[in-house]
Amino acid sequence: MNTPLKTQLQKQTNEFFIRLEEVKPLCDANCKIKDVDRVEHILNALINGGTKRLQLVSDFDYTITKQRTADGSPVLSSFGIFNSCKSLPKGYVEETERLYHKYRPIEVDPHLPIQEKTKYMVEWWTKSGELLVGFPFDENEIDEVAFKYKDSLRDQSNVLFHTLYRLNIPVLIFSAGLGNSVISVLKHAKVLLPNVKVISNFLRYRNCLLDGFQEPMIHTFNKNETVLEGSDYYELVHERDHIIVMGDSIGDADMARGVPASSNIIKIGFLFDHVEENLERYMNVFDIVLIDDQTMNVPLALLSAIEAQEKKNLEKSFQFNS
Ligand SMILES: Nc1ccn([C@@H]2O[C@H](COP(=O)(O)O)[C@@H](O)[C@H]2O)c(=O)n1
Ligand SMILES: [Mg+2]
Repeated sequence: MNTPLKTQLQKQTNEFFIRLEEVKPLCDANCKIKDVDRVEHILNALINGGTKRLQLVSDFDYTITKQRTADGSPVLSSFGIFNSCKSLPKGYVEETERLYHKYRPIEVDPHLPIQEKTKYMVEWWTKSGELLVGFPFDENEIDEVAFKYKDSLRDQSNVLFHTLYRLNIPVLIFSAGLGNSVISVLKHAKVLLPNVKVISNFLRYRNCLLDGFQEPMIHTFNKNETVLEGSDYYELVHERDHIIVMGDSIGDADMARGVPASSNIIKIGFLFDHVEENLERYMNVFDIVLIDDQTMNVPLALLSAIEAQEKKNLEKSFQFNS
């Protein structure tokens, strides 16, 4: 059955069918939705599926963390946290910066096809790993820097993570950044809960010296659920076909690739830079685009709608059985 017809039928038969206008943060002026019917349909599928079918997949840098702070203080990326560690050799920091200025423009170039970009991204991450070889490093340094940035998470992040934990919903944080920094920030922010799994690039050591990154390399354009295949986490989530995806880069919209085609996926994109230039592209790949929204209000509103309906269903079945 085609989607609008199915939605129409649900609207007629399901007294709890929710309209997008009933979800307050989705009505804000900075919330852009290209296809309201489609989002309404997916949201209702998520609501009817309940928490047991749900998982959340999110990027870290500038998605879990803010893109802009109220007082203008900077938010460091996970690589930025590492690069601020005092004991790193000067040559390493200089060369890393050189690579950033060479490859970052390619990563965000709106005119270059993804296939072409991917070649350069593999080159960037490979060279970054090669620079990280042969010197000692104490990971407590990451912890010290990360502690200073523990408040850089979006407003309401703490509530979001604790709600997901309470509802037993697995959270996958997919980061092409540095996993050691991601873990450290989440830990200091007190949201590294047992339902949270981080897939990212982690430091490797050999004979007590740094030895690049652990495999597999996660870069901007290969972060998707296909890299989970065969892992314990895949076993945990592969039947959870209702997914909330959150990201701040175009490539993040693809993070749920690898899940069954029948899945219901709602993609939330946080847009901050060059809004006018990027809005259309973001609206083409994300179902909901939030412009300069530094909160977790939208994912929280979706979760509340899902939880509220689940409660009603439980009460109904309790009344029916008693
Ligand atoms: N050596 C590197 C490699 C990449 N980056 C940037 O990190 C970003 C990580 O992305 P996530 O949003 O997935 O966390 C990536 O977009 C690169 O721009 C870097 O800073 N240094
Ligand atoms: Mg990001």
